[in-house]
Amino acid sequence: MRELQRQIIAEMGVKPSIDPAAEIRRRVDFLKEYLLATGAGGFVLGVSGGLDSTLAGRLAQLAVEELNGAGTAADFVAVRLPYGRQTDEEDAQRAMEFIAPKTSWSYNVAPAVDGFVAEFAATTGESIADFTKGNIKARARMVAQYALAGARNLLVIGTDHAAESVTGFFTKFGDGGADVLPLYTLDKRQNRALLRELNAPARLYDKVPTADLLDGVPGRTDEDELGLRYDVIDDYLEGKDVLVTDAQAIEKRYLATRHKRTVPVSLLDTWWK
Ligand SMILES: Nc1ncnc2c1ncn2[C@@H]1O[C@H](COP(=O)(O)OP(=O)(O)OC[C@H]2O[C@@H]([n+]3cccc(C(=O)O)c3)[C@H](O)[C@@H]2O)[C@@H](O)[C@H]1O
Ligand SMILES: Nc1ncnc2c1ncn2[C@@H]1O[C@H](COP(=O)(O)OP(=O)(O)OP(=O)(O)O)[C@@H](O)[C@H]1O
Ligand SMILES: [Mg+2]
Repeated sequence: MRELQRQIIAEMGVKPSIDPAAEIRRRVDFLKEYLLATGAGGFVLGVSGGLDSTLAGRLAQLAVEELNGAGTAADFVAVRLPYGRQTDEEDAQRAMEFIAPKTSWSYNVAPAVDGFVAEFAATTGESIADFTKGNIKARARMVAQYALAGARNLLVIGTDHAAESVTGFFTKFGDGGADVLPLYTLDKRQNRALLRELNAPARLYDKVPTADLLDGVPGRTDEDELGLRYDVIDDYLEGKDVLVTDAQAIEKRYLATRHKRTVPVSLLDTWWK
């Protein structure tokens, strides 16, 4: 195995193979234990209709149900955060049905995002690039989740996992801004395996991953943007041999996005040198 590959696998905590039922138990227990340790009143999570938030949402709901069953008050707020009307809204509704959250809300981020975009143009005299606007959508979702968390004493669940973390494929302080990460250490196919174990509809765990941040290309697939297939990223994270060009592409992304996986750089840091 490549030396950097070994280091990355250790940093991300990925196992070459998993027992899905045991991983579900471990993550539900983690959510329960952490909530009890903080004294917070529950969790909030944006549910997109994609597979990561479907899985994280179901784990959170199971944790809250178990806590409630043991006599501890706790809530789970699953929140739809569309930018206007999203093209795969039907999948988002199916995800909500599967998660069966204690509380569900819908919070349209379009007025906030459009306000930022209008002020950007007024400030700079330029119209914003679709890509930059996409990151505003992800950050507006973060702000909405923290507004709900602040109002209800909740913790914000993030869906970061090994295949997104290694590639830095998330918006810094957007979907990367969260309090607790129940999917951490899993690669993409392992996320899928947990959802299957939880008896999710196949349509939800077979769904093609999309950040869905662009006005111009709704539903653009992650793999198209990354130029890498998740199967290859997952193989790499499970310690398998992949094409040298693919390994180099993953490592290039890993090294270029280290700043996203740390607190902001100060003059005491040396990791970037
Ligand atoms: N070396 C460095 N040290 C410290 N900070 C550094 C830096 N380089 C850039 N930065 C900062 O980071 C910023 C760039 O990072 P960021 O704003 O995140 O932007 P960026 O990484 O360029 O874009 C986010 C990527 O994540 C993808 N994404 C986002 C959200 C969800 C999902 C999904 O899978 O669903 C995917 C999205 O499609 C896009 O490819 C720069 O503007 C700069 O402020
Ligand atoms: N339209 C949306 N409504 C609510 N939450 C959203 C929306 N888009 C993104 N999010 C939040 O941002 C997170 C990051 O998006 P990401 O696309 O990585 O995950 P996903 O959509 O759940 O799964 P997948 O990666 O398979 O598409 C989501 O897990 C979800 O919490
Ligand atoms: Mg998605």
